[in-house]
Amino acid sequence: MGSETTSKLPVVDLTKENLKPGSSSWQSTCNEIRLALEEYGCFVALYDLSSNFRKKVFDSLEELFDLPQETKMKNVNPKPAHGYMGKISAFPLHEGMGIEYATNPEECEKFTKLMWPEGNDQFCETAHSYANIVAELQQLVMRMLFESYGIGKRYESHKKSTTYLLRFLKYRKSQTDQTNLAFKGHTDKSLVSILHSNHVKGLELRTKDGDWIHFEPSPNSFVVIAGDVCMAWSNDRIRSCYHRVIVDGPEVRYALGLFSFLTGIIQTPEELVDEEHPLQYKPFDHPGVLQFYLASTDQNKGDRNMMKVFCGV
Ligand SMILES: O=C(O)CCC(=O)C(=O)O
Ligand SMILES: [Fe+2]
Repeated sequence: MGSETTSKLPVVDLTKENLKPGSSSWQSTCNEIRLALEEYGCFVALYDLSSNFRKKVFDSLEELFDLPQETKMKNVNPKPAHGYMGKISAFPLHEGMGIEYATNPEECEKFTKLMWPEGNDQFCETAHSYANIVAELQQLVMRMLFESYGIGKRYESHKKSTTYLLRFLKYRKSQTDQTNLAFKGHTDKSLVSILHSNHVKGLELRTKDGDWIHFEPSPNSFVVIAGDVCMAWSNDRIRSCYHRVIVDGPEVRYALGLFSFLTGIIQTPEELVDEEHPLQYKPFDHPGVLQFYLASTDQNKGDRNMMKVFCGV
């Protein structure tokens, strides 16, 4: 395995006011996104989030995780890494909860009611707004990626089949002064994932060469990560990015992940298949990927290209 590196993640500025579809800066940003995903499987997107709203988001996270354990455990979802995760003996520092279909206001209401039967409008509104703001970022990224591949006309139907899982993540400060693996290395089973955290460092992303890049959080930075489904959809042009979380400081790390999924049959667009890139994957569906992952008893299932086994040609 490679060592630490001083290399940095590619940064793509998506705050630009002049990011008008069709303009020259639009076109060059589309290409930046494609190149970053092809080379790293991830990039840092700069995206506007007001400091007021950001404060509300992280205050809400703290309030949520301060609830009693038995309340948090009511967040049940049979899909892998969708519901409450906590007190896992191998990773005692990590705790996570999720709202499936979080861009839908009723789903945020359902979750809020489960956590606070007496109601918590502020939490509900904040979670729902956050999911929608970051879903818009995901849609911008995917639209630009489609355009960069010359398949912009396919984007609208792709967008219609996208759903979002919002996860709230907490990493307790480590008990010793040794480094602590808080979230084991893995690739996501999503289409793409968008991560955002408070100021506490911890997320590390592995390059093609096996070096680990440490992400430096900032208020307007979002890490966009290609998942296994993006890799298969793109016919291996984009590699899913292997990442992990290590916390070794005295502070609590709070983060949010917006994970996108696709409904229906997923097929590599024919435009992405040619002599240089022969078809690598048969058509598949996203729930099937999750079920296959869940059913696998392979100890290292997170470490290998599961998509090849699941639906490789
Ligand atoms: O906490 C993070 O930044 C990453 C979490 C993660 O990789 C995941 O939930 O899949
Ligand atoms: Fe992940």
